[in-house]
Amino acid sequence: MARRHVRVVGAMLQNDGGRYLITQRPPSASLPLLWEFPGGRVEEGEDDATALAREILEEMGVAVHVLEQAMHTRHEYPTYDIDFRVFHCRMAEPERNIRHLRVHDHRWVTLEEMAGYRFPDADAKTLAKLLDLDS
Ligand SMILES: Nc1nc2c([nH]c(=O)n2[C@H]2C[C@H](O)[C@@H](COP(=O)(O)OP(=O)(O)OP(=O)(O)O)O2)c(=O)[nH]1
Repeated sequence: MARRHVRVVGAMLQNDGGRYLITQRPPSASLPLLWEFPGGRVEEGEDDATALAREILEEMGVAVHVLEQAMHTRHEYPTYDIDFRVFHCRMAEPERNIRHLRVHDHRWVTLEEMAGYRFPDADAKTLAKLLDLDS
């Protein structure tokens, strides 16, 4: 059978204090309880920015502004490949409006703190780029 190719978009969402939003995958999802950049799969016929704003609204009930692309990377998981694009984003409403609709938890973290969380393997390059931006 052909390998599955999944197109995924994620947010590098920075607040006014310079912290980044990371979210924890639900215990019942694939890659359970890992931390990630909020986002998800792009649906058929959908553009990246629309998909990212939709995913964040579905997951946390908040609107974001999707800005420029920060990163494009591919990763092979054992049973599927992901094509992962990360976009800079800003909140379009107050942080206190965030709800855990389809995320287990969320945190606003500094880059130093981010290193202490477990992310999926596909995120290694994005994390490296963030740390590089900081240096
Ligand atoms: N949103 C997001 N997804 C990521 C990141 N890193 C990474 O490998 N992924 C993977 C996990 C999933 O396989 C896919 C995101 O799709 P999704 O969040 O809609 O996943 P899903 O629960 O529908 O996936 P699945 O259980 O059906 O496999 O991309 C990341 O930083 N953010």
